[in-house]
Amino acid sequence: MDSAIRIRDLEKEYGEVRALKGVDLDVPKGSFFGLLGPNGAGKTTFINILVGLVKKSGGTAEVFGADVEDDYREARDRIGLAPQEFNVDRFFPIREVLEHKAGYHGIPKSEARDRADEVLKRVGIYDKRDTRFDWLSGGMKRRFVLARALITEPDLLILDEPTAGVDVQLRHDLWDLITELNESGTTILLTTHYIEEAERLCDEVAILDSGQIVEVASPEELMGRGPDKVTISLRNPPESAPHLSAGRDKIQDIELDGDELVVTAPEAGLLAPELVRELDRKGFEIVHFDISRTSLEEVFVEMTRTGETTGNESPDEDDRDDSDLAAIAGGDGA
Ligand SMILES: Nc1ncnc2c1ncn2[C@@H]1O[C@H](COP(=O)(O)OP(=O)(O)OP(=O)(O)O)[C@@H](O)[C@H]1O
Repeated sequence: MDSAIRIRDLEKEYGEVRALKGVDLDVPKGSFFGLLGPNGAGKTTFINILVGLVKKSGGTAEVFGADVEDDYREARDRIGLAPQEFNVDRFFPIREVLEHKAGYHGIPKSEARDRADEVLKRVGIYDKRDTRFDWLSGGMKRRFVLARALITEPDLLILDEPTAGVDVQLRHDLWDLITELNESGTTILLTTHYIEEAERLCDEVAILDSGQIVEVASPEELMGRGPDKVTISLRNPPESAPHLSAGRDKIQDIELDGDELVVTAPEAGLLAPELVRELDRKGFEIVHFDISRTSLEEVFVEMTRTGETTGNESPDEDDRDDSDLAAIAGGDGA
């Protein structure tokens, strides 16, 4: 497989905290890949290692075959990062910020202006080109960090919580935009706490918990593993859930909630006709009927339930490289 990201035995320790504990991962070229995990799982650390903001403690990390430390420049030039936290030079008009960043990546001045205009149009804030970052609304700031990630026409776009705190309209705009980018060949690595976002967009997800990958699969595959629910509304509900012999071995739970009978079972859709026939035989009148699949969110919660992670919230100490956020603000990084 051709990998955009190839990770082997990746380790990161921050003093006593083992943020990554021997991670192996391949992100295929051209894929839309989700990195999911509860707070403190190690997602940002993982991303920061890829973009050179954090030094790994062990293992290897390559982006399109370039080692993120030994071939830093090459790796970095192929990545566009839209980070979770805004780290933008606040005092310059945003078009200039983009031009500086283009310059940092070796794009000639004559071309930098055109590119800046193009990405500002693409994310829908061209009319704000002469405004400084501070004066943009929260949603415009999100659009801007995406524009900044796109200025180098990256082959790998890393989006760390791209839709955190944005309204529904913008979320949909951003989804459309990143889907288009993916369709035109850009590999996308997305971290998000909106599991629905990953379910909708990603063709594969990795679940990271307490610094370890616990699963890599497509959202479809993961959802297929959870049980489904059949909800049957009855006109004449009984006092308590009736005993059902249909699919007895498969049914995990039967619950009566008002006039709704909820049956939980794997592949419950296959069981549904039998359930309906049996209820009919027993004299129940069925008014409404619905089958719902387990959501990715339910599977995710189940998989990470025991992972109390490291118990850390925000880090106190900062263990970043010298070329960290300050450098990014000046043109490097993101
Ligand atoms: N600079 C740092 N110094 C010390 N510990 C850190 C540092 N950065 C992260 N950690 C710790 O490493 C672990 C992983 O943190 P990380 O920020 O990578 O997780 P995350 O999955 O991105 O979390 P979230 O979803 O909350 O953003 C946590 O225990 C965190 O406290």
